[in-house]
Amino acid sequence: MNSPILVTGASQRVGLALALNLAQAGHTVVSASRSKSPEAAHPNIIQFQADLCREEDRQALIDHLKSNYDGLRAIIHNASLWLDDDLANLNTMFKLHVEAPYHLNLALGEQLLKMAKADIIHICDETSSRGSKSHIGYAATKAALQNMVLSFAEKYAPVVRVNAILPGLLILKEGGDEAYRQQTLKKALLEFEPGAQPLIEAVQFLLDSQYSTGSNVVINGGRHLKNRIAVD
Ligand SMILES: NC(=O)C1=CN([C@@H]2O[C@H](COP(=O)(O)OP(=O)(O)OC[C@H]3O[C@@H](n4cnc5c(N)ncnc54)[C@H](OP(=O)(O)O)[C@@H]3O)[C@@H](O)[C@H]2O)C=CC1
Ligand SMILES: Nc1nc2c(c(=O)[nH]1)N=C([C@H](O)[C@@H](O)CO)CN2
Repeated sequence: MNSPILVTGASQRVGLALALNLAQAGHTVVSASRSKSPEAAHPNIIQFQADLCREEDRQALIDHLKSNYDGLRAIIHNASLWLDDDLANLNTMFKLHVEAPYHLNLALGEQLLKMAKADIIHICDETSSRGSKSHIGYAATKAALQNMVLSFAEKYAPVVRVNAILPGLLILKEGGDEAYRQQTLKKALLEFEPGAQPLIEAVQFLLDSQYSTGSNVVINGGRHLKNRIAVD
């Protein structure tokens, strides 16, 4: 059965590393981003250009997947924008973090349900459950993305497992200053910048898992324990 893994937002950084890892493991990967990446040139990766904030682009992706493949092994909703707080940015992040996964999960359910086992993985953020005063809209839309794991896990059980991955720091933005870097590293118990590997490992765990659905996999370096008020 020719059943790819759809990875959204795989033209750079974490998503690109994930797509290459899955392709090198033998999976067919359909990568959906606004831009194509020369670094994603791999025989197992099909790059599909789509702005997932646009309904017509999402529908073209859905039509492509339905007409070219027998089923769908997994959907990994990684596409994201980490935008500052204003109404226009909130609307954009809602479209990308909430509307797009909602639309794709509903429209591609039939492709997933053809499989013996399939997975949907929502890449959220550890701020989904605690908020972020500097990125209110980002955290809120990621919280909605995390909440949808619960609904889709129930809707598509038992064939399709639906889980969230909640990263803390993975890869800092290019061009940040050293002071911000040090400040960010010190927010976790494990004070280093891990790169894409923790997310790749979490995805592999979920793809192999037989008994996880409606759950969260936290990969945050112990950030939730740093600087807490000890009660003992
Ligand atoms: N980096 C980190 O430290 C952390 C990351 N995360 C989460 O992990 C995931 C990966 O992070 P990271 O690699 O840093 O993310 P980036 O912001 O570097 O990349 C996001 C990806 O999403 C794609 N994308 C953005 N807008 C759209 C759109 N409208 N339509 C389709 N694709 C789009 C981009 O491709 P293009 O521009 O070509 O469309 C890009 O490939 C994200 O979900 C992020 O929220 C969570 C916590 C920490
Ligand atoms: N789509 C993105 N989401 C996030 C990014 C990013 O670069 N793109 N970066 C972060 C930060 O690294 C944060 O975890 C630490 O400051 C969060 N989300």
